[in-house]
Amino acid sequence: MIIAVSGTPGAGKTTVSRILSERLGYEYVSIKDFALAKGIGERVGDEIEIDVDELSRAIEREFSGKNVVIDGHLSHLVSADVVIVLRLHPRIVAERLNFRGYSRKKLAENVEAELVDVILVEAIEENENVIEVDTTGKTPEEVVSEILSLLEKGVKRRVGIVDWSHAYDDVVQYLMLGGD
Ligand SMILES: Nc1ncnc2c1ncn2[C@@H]1O[C@H](COP(=O)(O)OP(=O)(O)OP(=O)(O)O)[C@@H](O)[C@H]1O
Repeated sequence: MIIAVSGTPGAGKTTVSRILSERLGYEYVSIKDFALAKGIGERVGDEIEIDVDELSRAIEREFSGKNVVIDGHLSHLVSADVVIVLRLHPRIVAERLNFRGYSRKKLAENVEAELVDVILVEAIEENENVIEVDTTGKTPEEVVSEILSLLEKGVKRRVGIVDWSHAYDDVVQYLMLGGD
């Protein structure tokens, strides 16, 4: 089974994917490292541009029929048996990315994306089986236990569990709202 773990930067994808893969005995795959190893990603400045169709084909070739947890904010765009979308209150996204030293623009883009569900919407457009998990106030172990419990119960789709519209006032200071 291919489990993709996606979410806004800072939501905890890598932390959760590593624990999840250990608990399940699945291989852990960083989508960025995989893409670069296959010559799919191209470094443009400090960003990596990845052809998603090529990446999706390579993932299918390499992992079809295998048990893997694929970690990365593009993983919801490749075909997976289930996509886990990690959600995190936008204010905490801002705090984590601020701590990492993200530029004001990059921070605003990502806080905005979390606020309006960008990854979730993209995941639903690409995959039928999408499970959203709110990680706010939970330890990574608690998040993994929640994922495992949902998978064990056979839940294939659980979306629409968070609404960050009430968080707008909390994060408006970080937003650029289309300006520079
Ligand atoms: N549930 C959690 N509770 C508290 N801190 C967490 C939690 N999950 C992750 N963190 C911390 O938040 C930071 C970001 O986590 P992580 O690198 O796993 O996020 P990510 O979504 O993979 O980010 P990126 O997309 O940039 O790779 C790390 O410092 C990590 O230790």
